[in-house]
Amino acid sequence: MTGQEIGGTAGRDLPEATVGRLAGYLRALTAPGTAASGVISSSTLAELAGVNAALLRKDLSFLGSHGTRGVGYDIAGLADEIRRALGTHLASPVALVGIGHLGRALARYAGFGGRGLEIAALFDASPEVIGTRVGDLEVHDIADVVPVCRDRAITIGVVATPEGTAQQVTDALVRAGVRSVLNFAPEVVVVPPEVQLRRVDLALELQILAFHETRRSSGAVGG
Ligand SMILES: NC(=O)c1ccc[n+]([C@@H]2O[C@H](COP(=O)([O-])OP(=O)(O)OC[C@H]3O[C@@H](n4cnc5c(N)ncnc54)[C@H](O)[C@@H]3O)[C@@H](O)[C@H]2O)c1
Repeated sequence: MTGQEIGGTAGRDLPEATVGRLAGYLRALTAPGTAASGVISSSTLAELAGVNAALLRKDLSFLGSHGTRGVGYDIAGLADEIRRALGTHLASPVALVGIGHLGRALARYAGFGGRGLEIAALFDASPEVIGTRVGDLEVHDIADVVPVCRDRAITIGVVATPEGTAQQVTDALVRAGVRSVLNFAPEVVVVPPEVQLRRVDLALELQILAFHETRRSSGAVGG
């Protein structure tokens, strides 16, 4: 999905890579140690976010935000601008499907609220799980995904069901009006062109790290 343009601010499209980095700047700006300090220089923010300062300035120029020379950026103001650009000033309701080990952990995670996301509905297919509660939310039958998601105006779905089920779960979410899907299942899922799909494959990421680790320990990488 690299290079794709997605909806941005002030009528401008934001490159997807910029959207990802803006989310990183917001996380750095709202971290407890940073948020209280009032202003921040571009070089400090770039360092906190792990990017170079020129790239940070380019990303922030999409917001029309240039800071004050010699002073830097007003932290609260910049955080608000990024939230508006990312649309996270409006809490986006999210449906979570598959309330097992991973789904429960995600449902209990308290950090989504500060990022403009609200887990608004939980779904599972198991009679042992349906009707149970995680925090304030009751787990619904996946068979009810359409009325529940429509009722709560849910447009983002997270799939945390076992391999082999993600396509049918995604199809059901799309029928329910979901336009963005995050899939944790290790399975290729196909969506209509108007639906955004992202995949988190922790095993793949770990395999990549293990590959580099193996090369390093076998001395194949110089320097
Ligand atoms: N647990 C992890 O650390 C982890 C890490 C990386 C990836 N994943 C992936 O995330 C997914 C979930 O993992 P888990 O460990 O939470 O599994 P789990 O077995 O603990 O939970 C899966 C849940 O999905 C429900 N489910 C099954 N089919 C369904 C359907 N058609 N509709 C709705 N719900 C359904 C089950 O009843 C169960 O409650 C898997 O695809 C797994 O590979 C898990």
